[in-house]
Amino acid sequence: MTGSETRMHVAGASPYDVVVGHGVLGEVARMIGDRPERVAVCYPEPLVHLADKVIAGLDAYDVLRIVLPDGEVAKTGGVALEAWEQLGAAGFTRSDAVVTVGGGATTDMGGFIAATWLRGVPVVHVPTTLLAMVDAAVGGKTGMNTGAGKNLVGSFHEPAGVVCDLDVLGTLAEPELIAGLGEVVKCGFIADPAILELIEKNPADALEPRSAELRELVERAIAVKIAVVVDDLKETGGSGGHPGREVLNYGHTMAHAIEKATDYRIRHGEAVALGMVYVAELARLSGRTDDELAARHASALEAVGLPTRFDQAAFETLLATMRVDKKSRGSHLRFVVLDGLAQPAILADPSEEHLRAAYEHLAGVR
Ligand SMILES: NC(=O)c1ccc[n+]([C@@H]2O[C@H](COP(=O)([O-])OP(=O)(O)OC[C@H]3O[C@@H](n4cnc5c(N)ncnc54)[C@H](O)[C@@H]3O)[C@@H](O)[C@H]2O)c1
Ligand SMILES: O=C(O)C(=O)C[C@@H](O)[C@H](O)[C@H](O)COP(=O)(O)O
Ligand SMILES: [Zn+2]
Repeated sequence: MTGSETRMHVAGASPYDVVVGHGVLGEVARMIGDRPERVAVCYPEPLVHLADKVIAGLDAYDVLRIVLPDGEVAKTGGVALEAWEQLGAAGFTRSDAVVTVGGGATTDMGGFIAATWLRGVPVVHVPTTLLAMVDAAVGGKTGMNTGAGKNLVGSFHEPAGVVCDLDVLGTLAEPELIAGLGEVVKCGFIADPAILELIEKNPADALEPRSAELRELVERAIAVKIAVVVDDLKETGGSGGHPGREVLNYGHTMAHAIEKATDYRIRHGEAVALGMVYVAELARLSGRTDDELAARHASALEAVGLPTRFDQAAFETLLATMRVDKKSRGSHLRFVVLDGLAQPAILADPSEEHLRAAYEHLAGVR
């Protein structure tokens, strides 16, 4: 689908817009505005052609290119240090700005660089994967990994704007598109069942970058994310009895443990799919999710080619990583579960028997 752009507003102390459409890269300069003199564009080398397109619209600024490693390996302290040295050498001031062009690893790392340089300079995200459009670029979470696990260092730093040009998805490899659907399906389960209905009715169109269905899925998933972060930006708890931003972590407790156990060889969106199958079974065993809703997880995910079985790590290894998840409090493990479709809640301290049995289900041995 082509046609007009969709502008979604993120209200709050630092409001901004998320623009979705075809051929909308011209929005980047408008979002940067006329205050900055210098703009640092962060991107991984394989996406230089996309970075060049963005830079072509930035002739009003002195552009500094910061080339990051591609993928998850960008999210380290060493990479941050190198980028800070580049910004320092270029004399970057508080009125200058950062632009990220890439997938979620790039928006997380570029966002972190912007959040920490001079304690925070403006950043505009240009997400180029489905996953980064529907999730990573929106909401201000930035971060990097440490030896102990995923995203353990970071900050909340809201962007000045987000530009989702659906045209760029044309070059994205299908496995990456599928991985992005993991986060889209997550939004369906936690808040917007229409997402699940669209995918279940026509999974083939969800995998078609130019389809009207994919655009609708993108916009619906972004709307879910915006509603959550506007209510609870810093994950301190939602209003009106809603658990708050933690709901966006549905499936992520096990997902992050799987990513670490596989040395990040599995894509984040695939790990989220596996993590949702795991937590749906954990919630079923704990009497929170009914059989039908639990089974719907695997069927919806399999419809678009996402994995639903994982047995490549020892349960004890995964459990040890889950214990340092950010939702844990002291020795108390906490999971986001569903009490019903689109009814997220917290499950605290599940029994070790249930934790293990849910992994046996994920591994296909039970
Ligand atoms: N901050 C948040 O709220 C948030 C939310 C979800 C995920 N994340 C993070 O996002 C990361 C995963 O992001 P991802 O799935 O985008 O992976 P990624 O950033 O590693 O990108 C995947 C691959 O796609 C390539 N690519 C990107 N755009 C392309 C395009 N248009 N055409 C061709 N190739 C392209 C990249 O070069 C890379 O090799 C993880 O680190 C995850 O923790 C953060
Ligand atoms: O935005 C959020 O909040 C999320 O939890 C979105 C997740 O999809 C994303 O993977 C995020 O990076 C996870 O954050 P973390 O705090 O668990 O590291
Ligand atoms: Zn995620």
